[in-house]
Parts: sequence; C-alpha cells; structure tokens
Amino acid sequence: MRSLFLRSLAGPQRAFAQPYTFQKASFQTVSSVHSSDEHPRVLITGGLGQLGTGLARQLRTTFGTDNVILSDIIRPDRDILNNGPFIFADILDFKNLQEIVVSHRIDWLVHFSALLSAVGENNVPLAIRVNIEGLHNVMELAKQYHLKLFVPSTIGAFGPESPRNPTPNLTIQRPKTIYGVSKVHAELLGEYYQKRFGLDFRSLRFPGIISYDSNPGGGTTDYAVQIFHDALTSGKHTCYLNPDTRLPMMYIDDCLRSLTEIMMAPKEKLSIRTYNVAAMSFTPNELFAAVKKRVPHLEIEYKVDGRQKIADSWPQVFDDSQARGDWGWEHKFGIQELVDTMIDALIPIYENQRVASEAKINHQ
Ligand SMILES: NC(=O)C1=CN([C@@H]2O[C@H](COP(=O)(O)OP(=O)(O)OC[C@H]3O[C@@H](n4cnc5c(N)ncnc54)[C@H](O)[C@@H]3O)[C@@H](O)[C@H]2O)C=CC1
Ligand SMILES: CC(=O)[C@H](N)C(=O)O
Repeated sequence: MRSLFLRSLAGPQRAFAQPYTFQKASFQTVSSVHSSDEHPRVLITGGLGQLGTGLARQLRTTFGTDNVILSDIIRPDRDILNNGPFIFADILDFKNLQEIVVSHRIDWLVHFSALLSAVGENNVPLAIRVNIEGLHNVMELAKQYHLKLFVPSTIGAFGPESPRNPTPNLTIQRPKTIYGVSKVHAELLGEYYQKRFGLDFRSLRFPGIISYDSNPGGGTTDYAVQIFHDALTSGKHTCYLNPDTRLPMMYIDDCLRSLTEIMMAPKEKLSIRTYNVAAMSFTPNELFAAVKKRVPHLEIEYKVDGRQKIADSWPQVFDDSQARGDWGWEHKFGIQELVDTMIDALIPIYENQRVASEAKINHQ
C-alpha cells in the first residue's frame, strides 16, 4: 500500500492543520542524469501533493523513470524515494531552481506548487508568495532555459460575474479568492510570455480532482474525496457545502491524461494556451445518492462553512468545447464510473488495514 494513502485518512483537514513551512526537507539526490535523447527530462514542482505522484508515475512509464524528477519542500515517504528521483526544490529559491534545471538538464517543467483555495484564504501572504512570486520564478526560468512549461489553472479562476452554467473558455474572470487571482495572473503572464518571448506555455483549467491514493491539499472541492473515505469507515459524512452546490469535478486519471495530451499536442493544434477541461458536474446530494447505492448505510449531514461562499462564486458546469475541438480532449469518467472506481479501489485498502490492525491486537 502506498503510504501516501495513509495521509488521506486525515482528509481535507490535513491542510488546515499542517502549516506549510520553508524548512529544508530531507531529500535524495538524483543518481543518474543520463537522458535518453528521445525523451524530455521533466521536473514537477510541488510534486508531493494530490496530483504530482500520479503524474510522475504516468510520465515515468512513457519517458523512463530517471527522466521524471519529483520535487517539493515536504519530506517524502520512503516509497516516493524508491519509485524514482526526488529532489528538494523551493520555488521561492530562484538560484536553486536554476541549478536544478542546469544540473539535471530539464526540458519540461510542470509547476504544481500552490496553496489551494481554502488554504490560501487562511494565509493570504503565503499564498501570494507561493502562487505569485513562485510563478514569477518558474516563468523566468522557463524563458531563460527554453523549457516547455505547464501551469495548471482551475475553475477557481472564475468568479460570480462569470456565466456559471455553462462557463465558456473566454469570458469575464473576476475571482474572489487569492487562489483565483493568482491563477488568472498565471494564465495571463503565461500567455504574455508565449506571445512576447515565444515561451511554450500550456495551461488547463481543472475542475475539482478526485483520487483515492492521494490526499487533497485544502480546496473547496475536497468533500468529494472525503465522502468516499467516510463511506467506508465511519459511514457518516459531514459536508461543508450545501446539498445543492453544483461544481465541475474530474477523476484523476482523466486529469493526468489531459495534462499529458496537451503537453504532447503539436503547437499548430493549440489556438489558445489556456483551456477549460471538463468531465462531470454534480452536487453533494447527487454524489451522496450515487455513493449510497454502493454503501447503503451511508449517512450525510450538512454543516456549511466558509467554503460555501467560494463554491457559490465558481462555475457549475464547465464548457470545454474548445479543448475537444482543438486537440481532441475527451473524458472517460462520469459520476457512475467515478463512484465505482473509488469504491472498488478503497474497499480492499480498508479491508487490508482492518486485517492488519486485528492481527496487531491479537499479537499483543
Ligand atoms: N487538486 C485539484 O482539485 C486541483 C488542482 N489544481 C492545481 O494543480 C496543482 C497541483 O494541485 P494539488 O496537487 O492538488 O495541490 P496540493 O496542495 O496537494 O500540493 C501542492 C504542493 O505544493 C507544495 N508547495 C508549497 N509551497 C511550496 C514551495 N515554496 N516550493 C515548492 N513546493 C511548494 C506543497 O508542499 C504541496 O505538496 C496546483 O497548482 C493546483 O492549483 C487545479 C485545479 C484543481
Ligand atoms: C478546484 C480547485 O482548484 C481546488 N480543488 C480547490 O478546491 O481549491
């Protein structure tokens, strides 16, 4: 069992309870910098969050293990170190980033480091540093060393003035969170660097991402992961959004595939550089009903908190027709596939944990 999963038991609260620090984390230096000439060498920043380890696994199968370097400022679990190169990289330290890009002959940069919407509202100065100053470093680095750069954006880059159902690719963007403001800034700066300096910048606006083996980092959409864990543990989920709050969501396999596809797409196919991508939209009530079909004893109660205001300003349904038209984006997971995949993956995990803890008790 990947130990990252164990982090997920703490659920969305992890991010609130665990402040980000700039302390040096322990790290393993990359043993081999020999690149196969056919494959790009990829650096993933903020790689120990919800999306990074899955992306590394996927890219390593295509490009080779040593060609994909995970980086972060937090301490990696043992299995992260066993699965491929990991390196300490603080995106606020430009010199260190330069050294990494040069020493490891990086070609592609996937920039995941960020404070998400809810965590960002709890620490605006840090969100400005990580999400805005960090982005400036990454953008300049990509320009200097001619890197292909991916920076994810989000449904959170829209605000209450945007059309919410559906939200088109090009429309009013007046987000009301520092997270959203920083992502609009990233979109605009990336597009500017692309036009002005020829930087190969690519960005996708992701919906809320749902995964079973990695833990969400403190966003507004995290309930849609936590409900699955609660269904298979306590049987009771407390939801911080109203039952009828509709938001766009996506299973992680679709998210990572969309990222790989846009990075591989020929430039000529990209009529723009920032695309909406979508898969499904649902409310807590609809997700609860779908999970309950698999876990009939599941109960839900609603205790709305500050994240409701954020959710109320975000798109309900995302129009991703431009991604579908330009480079052939297609999602594979709707709500039914999502629920079946999450439950089928989590049942054996919790079963193994139960068996292990019973064995431990019997042994005492
Ligand atoms: N997970 C989701 O639902 C969505 C994610 N995205 C975007 O995708 C990217 C990745 O998201 P997640 O993996 O979910 O985020 P996450 O919050 O799980 O991980 C972010 C990582 O950034 C790292 N980080 C923080 N400060 C740093 C610094 N100074 N230097 C280097 N790393 C630092 C953290 O240690 C953490 O591991 C983010 O940019 C996020 O905005 C966009 C839309 C949806
Ligand atoms: C949709 C996102 O960008 C993220 N999951 C969040 O809720 O902040």
